[in-house]
Amino acid sequence: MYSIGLMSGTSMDGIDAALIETDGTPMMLQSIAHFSLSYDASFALLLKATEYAIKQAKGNLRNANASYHESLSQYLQNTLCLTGTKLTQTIIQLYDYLKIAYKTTPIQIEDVVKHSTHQHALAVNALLEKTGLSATQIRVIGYHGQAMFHQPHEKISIILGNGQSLANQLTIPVINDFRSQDIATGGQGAPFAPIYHQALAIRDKKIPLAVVNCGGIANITLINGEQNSDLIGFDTGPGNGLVDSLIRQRTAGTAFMDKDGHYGKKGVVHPEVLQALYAKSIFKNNQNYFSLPPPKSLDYGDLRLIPEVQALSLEDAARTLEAFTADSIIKSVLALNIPPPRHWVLAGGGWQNPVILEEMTTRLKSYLDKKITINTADEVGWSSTAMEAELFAYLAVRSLHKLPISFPNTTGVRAPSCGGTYFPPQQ
Ligand SMILES: Nc1ncnc2c1ncn2[C@@H]1O[C@H](COP(=O)(O)OP(=O)(O)OP(=O)(O)O)[C@@H](O)[C@H]1O
Ligand SMILES: CC(=O)N[C@H]1[C@@H]2OC[C@@H](O2)[C@@H](O)[C@@H]1O[C@H](C)C(=O)O
Repeated sequence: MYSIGLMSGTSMDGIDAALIETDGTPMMLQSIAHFSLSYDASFALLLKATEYAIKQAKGNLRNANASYHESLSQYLQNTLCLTGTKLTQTIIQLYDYLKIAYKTTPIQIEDVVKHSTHQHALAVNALLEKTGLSATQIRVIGYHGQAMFHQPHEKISIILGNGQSLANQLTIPVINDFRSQDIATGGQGAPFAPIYHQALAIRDKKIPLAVVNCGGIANITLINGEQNSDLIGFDTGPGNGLVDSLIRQRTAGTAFMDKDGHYGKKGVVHPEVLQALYAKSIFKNNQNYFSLPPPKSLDYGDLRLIPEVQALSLEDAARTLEAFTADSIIKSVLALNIPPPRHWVLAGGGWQNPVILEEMTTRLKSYLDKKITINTADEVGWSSTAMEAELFAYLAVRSLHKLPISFPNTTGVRAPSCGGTYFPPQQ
């Protein structure tokens, strides 16, 4: 059957929509097409501010909503250092973007959800147009939604998006809310990619294999066989999240990534700052994330730009953070004390930063032996950009068939677990 997956990841740069044909197993799994919708700068800023508001309210949506306008202003002041007229102008511009009357109507999180859901509908329509398919030919849409706050030890994972509204707008059944059931039964609620990475590896006879997704956060799948129990998966640490925050901050929000490694290329790694990043940048439930064994998962808000990074030039700070991404991915595998994989496949937008890619290949070859192979997903015939969207298309079909999507060694869930909530279109 045809299934469309929609992913709007932690870097909040846009939506990936992917069409696959599958029965939810590696036996029938075919990537067909992909469409990326980039957010306007205003909407990307609104999403970041919403994330900030929800974090300030510790995941309590009602409280976050009550103080949303204030949080928006605080976010712009604290994170982008905007003040005075520039601050007011930016706030008015964000209200205007959502067509809300600045003077009379306080902005609500629901306004952002509504716009986000509609953007996802636009992404699906663009994909349908590109493929020449009609809505009636699509059996289901797997809709991840926009992750905002993920603290599974408190059983909270807030992912915004209105599944029913999306189903109605597109007249296609939608499945969303993939992570709740896993968290309710003892899991981290992430990562879910392992079952899809394994399906690709089985189909293309690539086992054993490591697949690393690098987005805002980085996660790894180690695949040692064809059984569910042959999978290990966890979030390793930052993908591009820290370097994105650095750039956003130092450019007062005018840029939000180190495009093509522009800054990092001109910088050098400061080893003492790299050490400080391991010691201080990520704490989960008051514990240093890097000392925790898997299963484990991260929230974007867990990533902290430490003062030692702030003291560096932009070029050196970017380079050191880019090295940290690569180094922490590799060290997290070495810490498992199992024979490291020989074949590595790299997926996700993060590898489009050539400095991260170079740090990864150099460090992998120096930590492990020189015989390992490292390829981008595109090089092995998979799609680096579409992979996570394809994952949710695949999970939606597995959810329809009541097949498990998460496992004890990937999320820590007590037993293999299904998930997702089904929304048939309503008039
Ligand atoms: N040309 C480029 N140069 C540098 N970095 C890039 C480039 N293209 C993409 N990126 C990085 O990739 C990130 C987006 O990757 P991706 O879309 O895979 O992340 P995501 O899906 O939002 O995050 P996650 O996987 O954590 O949910 C951007 O935030 C940016 O840092
Ligand atoms: C809570 C959440 O949305 N987590 C994301 C995030 O982005 C990367 C990493 O952290 C991964 O654990 C997960 O997404 C992918 C799609 C996953 O579930 O595999």
